[in-house]
Amino acid sequence: MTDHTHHVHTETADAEHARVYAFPTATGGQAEPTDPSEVLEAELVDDTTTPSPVDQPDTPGTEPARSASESVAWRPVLPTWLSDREEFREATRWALAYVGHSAAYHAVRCPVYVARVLARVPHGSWRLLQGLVRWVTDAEGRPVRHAAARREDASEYLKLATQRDGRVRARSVVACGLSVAGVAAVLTGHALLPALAEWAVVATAVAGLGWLGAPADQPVVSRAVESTKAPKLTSNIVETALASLGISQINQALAKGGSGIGFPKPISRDGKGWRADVDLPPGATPGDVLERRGKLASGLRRPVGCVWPESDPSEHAGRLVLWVGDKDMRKAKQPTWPLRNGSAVDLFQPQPFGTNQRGRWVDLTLMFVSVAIGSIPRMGKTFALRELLLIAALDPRAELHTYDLKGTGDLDPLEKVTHRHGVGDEPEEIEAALTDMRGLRDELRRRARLIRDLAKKGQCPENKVTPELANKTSLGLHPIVIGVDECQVWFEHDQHGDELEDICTDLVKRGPALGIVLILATQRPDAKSLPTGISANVSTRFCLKVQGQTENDMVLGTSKYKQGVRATTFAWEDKGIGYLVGEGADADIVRTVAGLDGPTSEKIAAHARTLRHHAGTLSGHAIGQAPEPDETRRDTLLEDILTVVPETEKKVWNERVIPRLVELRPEAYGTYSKAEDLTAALKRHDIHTGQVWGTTDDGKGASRIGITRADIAKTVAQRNRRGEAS
Ligand SMILES: Nc1ncnc2c1ncn2[C@@H]1O[C@H](COP(=O)(O)OP(=O)(O)OP(=O)(O)O)[C@@H](O)[C@H]1O
Repeated sequence: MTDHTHHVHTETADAEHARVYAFPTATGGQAEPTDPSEVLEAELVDDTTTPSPVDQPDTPGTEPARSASESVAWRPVLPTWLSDREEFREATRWALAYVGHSAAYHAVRCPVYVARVLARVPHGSWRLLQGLVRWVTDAEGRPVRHAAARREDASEYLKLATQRDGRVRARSVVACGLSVAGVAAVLTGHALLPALAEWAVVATAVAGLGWLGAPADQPVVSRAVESTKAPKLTSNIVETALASLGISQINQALAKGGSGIGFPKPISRDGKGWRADVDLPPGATPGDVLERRGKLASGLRRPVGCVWPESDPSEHAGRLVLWVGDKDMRKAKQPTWPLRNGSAVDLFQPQPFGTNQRGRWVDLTLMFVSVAIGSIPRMGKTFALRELLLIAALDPRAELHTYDLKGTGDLDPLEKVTHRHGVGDEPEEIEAALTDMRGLRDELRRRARLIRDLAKKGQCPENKVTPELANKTSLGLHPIVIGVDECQVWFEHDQHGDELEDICTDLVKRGPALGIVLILATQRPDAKSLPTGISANVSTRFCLKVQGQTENDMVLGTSKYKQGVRATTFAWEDKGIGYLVGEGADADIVRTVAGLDGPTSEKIAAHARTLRHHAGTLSGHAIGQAPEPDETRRDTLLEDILTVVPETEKKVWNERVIPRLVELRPEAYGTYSKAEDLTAALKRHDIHTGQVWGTTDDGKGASRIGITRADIAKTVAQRNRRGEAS
């Protein structure tokens, strides 16, 4: 290192940011620094004779020591089709189907093959004879001899002619010998061999002659299986496709003299497709490519459903993983859903929810989660929700509450097993659902208290429901799964929207640990239909096609669009295909179980009913039990307050109202203990509490949270007027 360099390093050593880089101008020259200090600093680093201070020289030993375990990636000993049971089964099934199909195909066509062979025997015999004559007469040397004759090269011609005469003589002897041997073999064979063997020899000879007589483009045997092998993915194809996207950084990198695109791993087979890991040039992100999935597919000359670009956040922000399937994901045959036969499941264990692009099952554990499903209409939301509810139905312990607010009966197959069932958005349906949800919130509180008590006794170390606790019927901690299709109907309800939102937010936040799973599906994922308190707290998200970034992030979580998880890239035909994002897990592209329509769901639900019948867990709607009459009681909080607070009391503290309410209706207000409970309940009716002056029992004046009776009377009067008008 020169002194000068050393100087540069000392000048810059204490201030890393003092490095100045000369960027090219639009004209291709260097940008002119205008500030004198910039000139000085630019001089400090613009020394082409010295190594760039940015990159450290590759001196051995300066690299931080990396253990072998860090720098080595183990490649699997066995190929996936041998090590993965599902893939092995799939491969065996394919091989057997292939052999079976080919055998049947050729067996049926046998007579045609025989006729073809016989028809071609004369031509085959003629060809054989021709070949023999050409061999004996040394026909292959003829053009050379003719050329020598044309050149009038006497010595060369003489040499070739002599050679030919010798060959013809020798080959004639061999041919005669073979003919004699052939005739002798035929006669001996005829005398010695059994008739069957004779026929076999004749058939083989005839088949040989027929095969010889077949034109090259018309083989005797037709193909049983047309190979639809997808073209191999190569780096050239990937580069061409990426170059067609119109992304400037990629175009610059691929232009002459550009840095090119990096392929950190060889392009290889991955499941039923090819996988290419691509390092995009600086500045380009997988998101840019994802947005142009259609163009990328065009560049790769493949259907859009085969082309699945993804980001790889475990590497760096410029790493693109491009998976190109052999078949369109939406047309590819899905392996049989393991739960289709209706066997019992354990909700505490992962259950197959859908298949990924590679055709492998992606599991979902329903316990300890809350789920949001969103998409534009007709993409497969209801199918996804119904599938999850069917999975829940197959665990006989799980209590189901199913609400189909669209009212088309999509969840009716579950009627056989569900505890509470609601269809449509009529007022009485909403009232009944509200009562059920209030009951579930009370159940949530009961469970929280119970878990706290059990934890104190050391019986619940994780402070959440465990399979053991769920199995103890005396505790009543069995899984409760609530599925709501078109949940926006609840949250947008002018009268009960806020209360239902409060209850659902509570269930989404606290439910999972207490064994209560809420699954909400909506076709309009915006702040009103999927309130922020809920969308921010659900732990599992499934997003089928949506139109924009806002809806995408509303369902999948904040910043997911920026991170390249974009359900906007799905096509209209991608029914049932969506991004599945679990808690702390990477996003998976998943196709829900295809063919799980109404009748199939009915069959599975029937199995589930049998399981429940044996376990003795059929309850509520499934056995025709209507909710208890008091369960469907209308919310009469305001009227009840007017009853317990006489007109003479203009303003009164909450803590005074609560005991009177509890006394009036313990079943409805028994859970109110603090002033805030009444404040929250009144908020649902758009009535606010405030500081109220009053006197304590020992006669002292104090200001505490309380109500103004006139506010409540006014709201009740308005409500009554509205009721009369309607
Ligand atoms: N996994 C799948 N594979 C193939 N097709 C599917 C899949 N899932 C759903 N579909 C198809 O998508 C269509 C729409 O499904 P679904 O009724 O669930 O949509 P939706 O989003 O709930 O619609 P809406 O918003 O109108 O309620 C159905 O006709 C169904 O056959």
